Amino acid sequence: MVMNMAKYSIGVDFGTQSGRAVLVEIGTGREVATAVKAYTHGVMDAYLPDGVTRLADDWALQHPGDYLEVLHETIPQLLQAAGVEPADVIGIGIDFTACTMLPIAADGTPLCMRAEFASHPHSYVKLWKHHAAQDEANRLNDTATSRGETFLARYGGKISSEWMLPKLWQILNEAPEIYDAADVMVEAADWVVMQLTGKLVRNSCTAGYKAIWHKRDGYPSQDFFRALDPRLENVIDDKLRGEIRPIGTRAGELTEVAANLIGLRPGTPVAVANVDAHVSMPAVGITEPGKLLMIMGTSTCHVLLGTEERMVPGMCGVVEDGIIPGYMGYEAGQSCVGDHFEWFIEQCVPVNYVEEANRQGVGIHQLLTQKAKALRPGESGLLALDWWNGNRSTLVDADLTGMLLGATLATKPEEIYRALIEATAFGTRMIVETFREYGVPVDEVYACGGIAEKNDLMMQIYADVLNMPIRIGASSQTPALGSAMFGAVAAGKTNGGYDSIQDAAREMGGVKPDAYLPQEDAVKVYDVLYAEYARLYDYFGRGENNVMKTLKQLKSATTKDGVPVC
Ligand SMILES: Nc1ncnc2c1ncn2[C@@H]1O[C@H](COP(=O)(O)OP(=O)(O)O)[C@@H](O)[C@H]1O
Ligand SMILES: O=C(CO)[C@@H](O)[C@@H](O)COP(=O)(O)O
Repeated sequence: MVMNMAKYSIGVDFGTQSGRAVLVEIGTGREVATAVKAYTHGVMDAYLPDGVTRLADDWALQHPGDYLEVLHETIPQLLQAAGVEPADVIGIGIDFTACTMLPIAADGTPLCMRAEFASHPHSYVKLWKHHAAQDEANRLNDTATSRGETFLARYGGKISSEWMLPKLWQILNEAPEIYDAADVMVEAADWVVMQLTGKLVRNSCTAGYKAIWHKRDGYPSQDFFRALDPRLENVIDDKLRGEIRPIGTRAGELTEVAANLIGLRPGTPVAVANVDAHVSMPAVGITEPGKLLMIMGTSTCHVLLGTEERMVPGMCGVVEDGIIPGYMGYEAGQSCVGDHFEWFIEQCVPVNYVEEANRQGVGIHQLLTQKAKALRPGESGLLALDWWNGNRSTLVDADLTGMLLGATLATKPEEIYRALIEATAFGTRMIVETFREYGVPVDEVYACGGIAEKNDLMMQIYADVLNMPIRIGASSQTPALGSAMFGAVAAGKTNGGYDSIQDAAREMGGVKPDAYLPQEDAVKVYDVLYAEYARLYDYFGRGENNVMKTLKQLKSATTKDGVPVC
């Protein structure tokens, strides 16, 4: 009888709309089985699950029960589909969107799961794209600037409203009863690991990028927090306490209860959690500086390694060991990429296009992409700013909004669709040029994530706009593969895994054989369009014309929770 000696690791990627799990063979990186579970409650941006509690503009919540469903459903499916025994799974790792945070009770129960708080918006998970803490972010940035806090430079000069402290402070300001009832506030990533291991272990990646924690300096001082708000003086001990462990280490082992629920063996090593973007880098095989990776889905994150700590305006952050141990990890991003196109297909596509897509048996994205492919660069006469969900990098301003220029009575949906794609590509070029200008080399570009897989036109446009080849990660589930690799590192070599993420990347990460190459004619036209984009970017984004903010203020003065005020 031939014995199957293969060993496996499981990675689970908790995205914006769904959780994706993969079972990966150690050594080869072969993805033996994949399972996807859409979140039952999706993204809650209008109502709570009670169906009556309305959410204000800029809110985006999730239900933590959905994360447990992902684990309970996908992991047994993986084992069954692959015919793999739980004993052959040597480790498990997870990654998450971030900062996606929630208040929990001392026993780990999310406050939204307690009956008395079920109709309280602040008791739920605040998703990364919850942008309603912009006031708190502005005040935090003003205080930090006036006090000359050195941490600001490591975050490109501004702390984003998407991150932990503005969100936590919003809870304190608007719902002190929830703030008080919370034992601690945690990243959803760490909460899921806690469900698996029974222990709260905070990961150094989210602490570093999203909660202003530094490997040597720790969190900002008590003085700073007191200056922000006297009630926050002890916020770290009160609400953010807990051991912070480096990525690439073990958080603990599966408890008996968790193991029974997900069909694995108790004692299986569980990796310290990671962020969906950062975890993808080794999965594409990148472990050295100069190679920018774009993780393209609902949003885009740009991650890059460097050897020195450079202060780059408007980047999300530079964190030592934040992505790969031994390097400075840089992150930048665009908060609206796939969401941009989703908005367009949901709100702006005429019925005859829907009928045509149905006749062809394709989705709207495919139909629009097909039609947009027939256009040459510049042919639409359109130019857009990609700020439909604010600007994450390089302006770090959630109050900026979208813009389309050049529309006429002849403008067609596919032209707008293409202009939106081009706008996101220009936004990426702005990020790349800013990195270079401030001394962080970008020599090669890679992409992964849902969009890199699904939209070849988009990838070609990015290659043309950047005038650089773009290589695509080999896996269709790159973050989940990265998490599985960290699971194998948590297991360690003696248990059949790896002793470092670099070792795992060498054997399990990689790219597809073909790259998207820039086309000379398109590059020339996009250089002209990009110059115009950059002028509009400064004009609308750096205070010369604050019309976007004026419009937003008028809107909020005439509506309350999205409802017109008579
Ligand atoms: N063919 C396509 N072209 C462009 N965008 C797409 C396409 N198909 C899906 N999208 C967008 O991709 C996003 C989902 O990306 P994905 O990477 O799958 O998930 P997540 O953001 O949860 O990690 C959605 O915003 C969706 O509108
Ligand atoms: O902000 C980060 C990572 O820092 C992401 O988690 C966030 O943009 C969400 O990513 P997705 O668009 O869901 O892939």
